[in-house]
Amino acid sequence: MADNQTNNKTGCESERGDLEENIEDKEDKEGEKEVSAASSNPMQRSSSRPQLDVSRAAIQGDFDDRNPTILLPNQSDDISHLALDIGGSLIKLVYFSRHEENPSDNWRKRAIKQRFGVSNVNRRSYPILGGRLHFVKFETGKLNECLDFISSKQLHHGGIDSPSWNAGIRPVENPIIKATGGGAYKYADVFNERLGVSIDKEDEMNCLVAGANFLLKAIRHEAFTHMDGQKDFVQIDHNDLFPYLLVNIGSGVSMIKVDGDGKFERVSGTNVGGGTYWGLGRLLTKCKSFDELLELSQQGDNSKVDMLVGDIYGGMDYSKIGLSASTIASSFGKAISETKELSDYRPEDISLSLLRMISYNIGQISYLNALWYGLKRIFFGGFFIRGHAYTMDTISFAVQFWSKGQAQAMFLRHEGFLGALGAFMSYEKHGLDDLMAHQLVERFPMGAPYVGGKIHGPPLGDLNEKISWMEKFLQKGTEITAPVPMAPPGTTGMGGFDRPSSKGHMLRSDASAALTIGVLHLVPSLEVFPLLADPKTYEPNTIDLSDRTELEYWFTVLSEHTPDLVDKAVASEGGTDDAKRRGDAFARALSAHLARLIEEPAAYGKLGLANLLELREECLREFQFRDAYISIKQRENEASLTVLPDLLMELDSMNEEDRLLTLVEGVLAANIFDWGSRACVDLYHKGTIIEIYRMSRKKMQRPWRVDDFDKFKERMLGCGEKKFQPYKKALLFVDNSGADIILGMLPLARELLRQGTEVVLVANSLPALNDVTAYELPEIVAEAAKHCDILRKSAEAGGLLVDAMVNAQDGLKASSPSVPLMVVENGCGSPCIDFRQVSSELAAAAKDADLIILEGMGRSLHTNFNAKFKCDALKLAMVKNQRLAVKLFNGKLYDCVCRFEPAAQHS
Ligand SMILES: CC(C)(COP(=O)(O)O)[C@@H](O)C(=O)NCCC(=O)O
Ligand SMILES: [Mn+2]
Repeated sequence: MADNQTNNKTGCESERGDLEENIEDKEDKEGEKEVSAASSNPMQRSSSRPQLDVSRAAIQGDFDDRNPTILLPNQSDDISHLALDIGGSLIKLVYFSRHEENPSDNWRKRAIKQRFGVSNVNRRSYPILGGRLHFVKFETGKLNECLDFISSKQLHHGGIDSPSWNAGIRPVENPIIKATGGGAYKYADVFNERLGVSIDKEDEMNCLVAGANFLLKAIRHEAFTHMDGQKDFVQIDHNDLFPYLLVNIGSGVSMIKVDGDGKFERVSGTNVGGGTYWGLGRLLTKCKSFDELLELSQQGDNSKVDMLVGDIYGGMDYSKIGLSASTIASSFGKAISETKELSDYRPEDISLSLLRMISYNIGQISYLNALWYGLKRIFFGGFFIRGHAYTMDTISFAVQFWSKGQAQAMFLRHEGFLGALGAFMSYEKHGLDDLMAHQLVERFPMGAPYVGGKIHGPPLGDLNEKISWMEKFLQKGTEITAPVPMAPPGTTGMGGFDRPSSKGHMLRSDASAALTIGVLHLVPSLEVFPLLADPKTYEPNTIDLSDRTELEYWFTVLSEHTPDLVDKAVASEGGTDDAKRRGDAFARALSAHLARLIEEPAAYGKLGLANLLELREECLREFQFRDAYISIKQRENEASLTVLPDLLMELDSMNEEDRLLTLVEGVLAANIFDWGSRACVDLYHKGTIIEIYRMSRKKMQRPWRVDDFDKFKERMLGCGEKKFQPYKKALLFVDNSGADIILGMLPLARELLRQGTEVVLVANSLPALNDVTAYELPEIVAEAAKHCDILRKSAEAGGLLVDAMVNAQDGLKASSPSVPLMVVENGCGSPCIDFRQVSSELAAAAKDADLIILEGMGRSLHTNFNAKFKCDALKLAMVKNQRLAVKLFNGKLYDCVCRFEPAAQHS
């Protein structure tokens, strides 16, 4: 054991990390005492400094990594992965589950590491493992449900997926979990009795601020404005976040001036808050729950209860002081009427009047505080809001009205989880406190459309349970209760929602407007693409889905494609009964997501076409479809490889200029093999792969719809006397399998290699439609290399040809070194690419690249059509969707795009 520890120290020698400090702590006598005392009596443990058990710690991966992942097999999870905020009405839980690690690093990755080194992914000295951050809430009145949930997932012992749990290591006897809120005091004994855990109480204000700071810095589109029913996401500049006013609306209201991390002051508050609404509301309406009261307000008309300016001014505005006739002059003012009793008022109207009174009051006091302290921004959080449109609109109206438009109210998607997140952040050494937005990916699992912003019951376990739930839900509709997530009222089943339509109402019903919070996937190895000209202003999506007709069009496209996709997916898994069941469940889950998003496009955050296309792939993965197009991809690869030798011969017989044009034409023509496009799939019935390829090539008449070929040719081959150095390194973002890669992009790559340009083929990490993956590429390159010396030598130089290296003839080895051809994964599993989140190996490979080529509709039209880069960029695509062609350049189906953009000047 001691030997291992010494080894690890050597492995991390360059950095004196916390891990080492802990090793020393363990060697230190004082430390030893602390550890043993802690295990017998956890209350004596220093709460601020949990201990890591580093025995048998092992570096995962190469020892020469600068930031290797460190596995702690004996870490006994006293560094809990669970934190709670136990409030008066709700318990909020934040917990972390680790990704399953795949320790086997394949040879392609090793070659990349050797060439590019390991990127400096984590600035911290103790890299965190990838994982997921989950957000769950329960009613405080149903504490037992919450305890069952924790127990069923063993969250107090680090989760059932924790290494120690899997290794059958006995968990610590009395783990400590961080909690905030009054319930941390009130229910400490219950937690101890039921789960054997000790609650470590964290200060509530501290937690709220830590949670808000984390969200505003680490989650892109966390904050949004809400005016007149319109939700707009706001991009917060991390460097310009402070100071701000945080208004947390729980039972009561706290107003906190936040000046930095851990720097804050509670400057004000009001006792008229969520508890007031619920308390008064319950007395006045006899509602049984907060949500029921809120739901009632949906059908309310507050003018029946409130005295409006118009009531006083005979239906007129009081325009001189800016009050319209519909402004509330006096909340509940009409109830002074002596002729009416409580029973004469509709509970719906009372609920809305109460809601508006309280929201308005909070908005007004908040603004006055912001004014007093000179704060530009006000963020509202707390579960009183619940993504409720009237509440947010009323608060926004108050802030807008009193500030005369100078200040704006902003809301937070994770509104209710600030405290719990803050408590979670208070654990030391989990390393999550300095996470960046690009390391987090939010995913919306199957239950998201149903659960929405609602409280849900115990979790679903494995895939089979998930599928059963989908099936049962369809059969019984809303009757389904525990052990499945509770469905929001008013839903009938998959894809069929019978709640009142939003049409005709100014604001959507609460059930559809509620915010859905996904699971935050932590991928510490994701980075911002270093060649983006301006990451701050970069927007991947080209098409704006906030245009309703555009949104509806793309929803229809996706819905219509689903049956065919299900067929392919089921066939790819052998067409078994199990695969059919999963296919069915996938179709339902996808249509539920689509139905939810068409109701409330911002339900999952800012929505772009790339998100929709990725959601579909994620949904397939959720039901364990590994690669729906696998056999199509293989068939097309084989067919294309048979014509490659002839194509290469034809190319080699041409002069440089003709060859370059033929190569670019070839890329555009072969991009027709796109199984995500309805038009193309219809076309495939009309001929063989090779026939379609030839037909497509024949139709490549210039000028193309966007035609910068001459500019590209000039840069590549020069013009007259004007000559340029060949590019040093090109990143080729490849798209589809088959002809696209083999007859299109590989020959282009070969031309660059011939010119002495190092080439990196960048491909998807995970399958998406018929896109080629980084995993599949080496084999394809190896096959192609059999027909071509240039490819063979470069692939060998790039460490791509493992078998070839073994079999290579001696003569080949002795020949002059070639520029390398490499393959890197992009970190995506989507037909599009978001350059704010790419793999660290791509980021490393990009460092000295001076050309990028983006190929295909997903990567260069749906996304990145307008993106600017620090190096030259060539965007090549065939437009396989008529509407997109019209929208982008008034073009038509099968138009081609060849856009060449020299490096952005201002980079
Ligand atoms: C998903 C795709 C972007 C893939 O295109 P690619 O990137 O392979 O060129 C494309 O197939 C697409 O936009 N399909 C939906 C539109 C349609 O069926 O017309
Ligand atoms: Mn594709």
